[in-house]
Amino acid sequence: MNHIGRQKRTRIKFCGLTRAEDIERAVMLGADALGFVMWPKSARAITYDQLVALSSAVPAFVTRVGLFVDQPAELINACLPHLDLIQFHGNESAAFCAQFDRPWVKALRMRDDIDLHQAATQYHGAQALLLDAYRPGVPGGTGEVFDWSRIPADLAKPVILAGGLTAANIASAVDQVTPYAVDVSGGIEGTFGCKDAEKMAMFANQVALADAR
Ligand SMILES: O=C(O)c1ccccc1N[C@@H]1O[C@H](COP(=O)(O)O)[C@@H](O)[C@H]1O
Repeated sequence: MNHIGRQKRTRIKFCGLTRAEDIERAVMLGADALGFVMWPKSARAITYDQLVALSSAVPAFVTRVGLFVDQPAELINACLPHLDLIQFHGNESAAFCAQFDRPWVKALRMRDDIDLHQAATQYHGAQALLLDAYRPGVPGGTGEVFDWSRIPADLAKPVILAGGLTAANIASAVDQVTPYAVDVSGGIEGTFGCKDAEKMAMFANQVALADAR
């Protein structure tokens, strides 16, 4: 607790929402952002029509995030009325990301040779850098953890930590990295695309416990 009586609060994004009931539960648990996977090759992908329906179930002050992987600008623009923020999870250039009328975050996969300081400069227009595990040929959502000690403490951009987060490891992750936000998909699922109410609750509780330390 600091001198103005407030504790730090790590923002939570739940990603890969496909069902209205999961959205309702996530909002009840205090999720700050909800992610909709618009990349059709994902097992968690939703269609445009599903996005329209699901995004309308998200109340005010909860951020609706659209996740895209190297997809056409026309498709992204068509989705914008139903989104508050864009998550670029492919090899998009900074200029590509910046062309849309929405704030955006850039996902980076933690390949051995990645230079995060250089990436922070390259993507200076991003609201944050989302750091995810690297597996060749898979853009994300692998459920794999990377070595959090590789994240520099003095990165010029806020960090959204992702990759294999679960209720079992999230408190250590928050303690070690003190990210701006955490992003989880597989770690709160029962089956692909269907979130598990208990796992969502345990994850949110563990973040709150770590924040209170
Ligand atoms: O969830 C997906 O299917 C997905 C597909 C393509 C790119 C990213 C994807 N998900 C994002 O990956 C990270 C980590 O997910 P996980 O918690 O390890 O399952 C997260 O940002 C998801 O939004």
